Amino acid sequence: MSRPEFRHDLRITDTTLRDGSHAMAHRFTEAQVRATVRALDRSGIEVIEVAHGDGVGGSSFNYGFSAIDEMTLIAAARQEAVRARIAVLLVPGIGTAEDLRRACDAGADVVRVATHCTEADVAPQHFGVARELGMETVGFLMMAHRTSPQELAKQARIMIDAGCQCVYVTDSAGALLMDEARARFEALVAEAGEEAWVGYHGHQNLGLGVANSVLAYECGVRSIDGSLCALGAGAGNSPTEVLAAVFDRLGVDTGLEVTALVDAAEEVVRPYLTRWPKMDRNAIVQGWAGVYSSFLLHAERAAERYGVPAHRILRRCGELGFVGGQEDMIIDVAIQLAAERG
Ligand SMILES: CC[C@H](O)CC(=O)C(=O)O
Ligand SMILES: [Mn+2]
Repeated sequence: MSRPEFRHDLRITDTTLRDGSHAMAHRFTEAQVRATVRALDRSGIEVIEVAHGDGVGGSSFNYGFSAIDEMTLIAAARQEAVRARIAVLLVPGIGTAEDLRRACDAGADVVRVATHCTEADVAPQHFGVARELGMETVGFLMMAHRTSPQELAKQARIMIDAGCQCVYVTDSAGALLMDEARARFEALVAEAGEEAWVGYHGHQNLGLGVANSVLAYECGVRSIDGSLCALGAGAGNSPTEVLAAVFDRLGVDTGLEVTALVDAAEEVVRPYLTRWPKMDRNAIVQGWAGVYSSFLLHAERAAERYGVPAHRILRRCGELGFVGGQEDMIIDVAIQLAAERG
């Protein structure tokens, strides 16, 4: 499998309409999706990700129900995008091969198959289906702070051998300090060689998403994620409009129009935000304790229900080493903390 042609030195993928789904409690409307895709497409973004926050098939009791069926949103995005490719996320076990086929029929061009950073071996079947469908393939190694750079590179190799064309260091908890991030970028760039691109997906819980993106580029990473207004889980993702401005100042060709993106953030996304992701106590604790960013709203709801602070729930989730998929156990933690307090 060869790596695809990128139009510019650095490809920015915008995930406002997928990672942002967490912060929006999966309540995106079709009108919001259409307006956001139009604005992103005009600004030169190459890839726009659209899906439930937990990927296709995510709309459920465990992860939260979508207001609008994700296939409807993907089809709407496809209609609006003139130049951009439409991507979906798929977590094997949450989304199925059948979900992927439906997403492809609805107009998705790229699939990002996401697994925990030590479990790439659950992804090959989905890469296979994606290749049969003629889709571009990306692999997301989530919670990348939880394993060593060497182990992460071995997991990347599993994905590449299965047909993944771009493998990501996914800092789901926004926990990676700069040296830790650099070691992972270097390990994956060395492992991938000319066979696949390496990507980086950051969260702003410790305020390092943009800085780590610059570092990533310096290490040879050529695909980087952002969200307008940082709309994403936890303290949100690296803001796309900031990435565009920073890489422009660095003289790196991203093909993006900075003013169009700044306008899109301010005039299209900001008016519909139900919460503007920020580095508040809960999000900082997530970065500090290495907790999956998507746990934030779940912890806030459990906090309200059981009368214990969300930051204490999140911290305990970090101590217990929870990973994505264990959202239901946040309730157990809240009950336990309430009992300890009693
Ligand atoms: C599978 C959901 C998750 O939000 C994926 C992601 O963006 C991350 O791990 O950061
Ligand atoms: Mn994320």
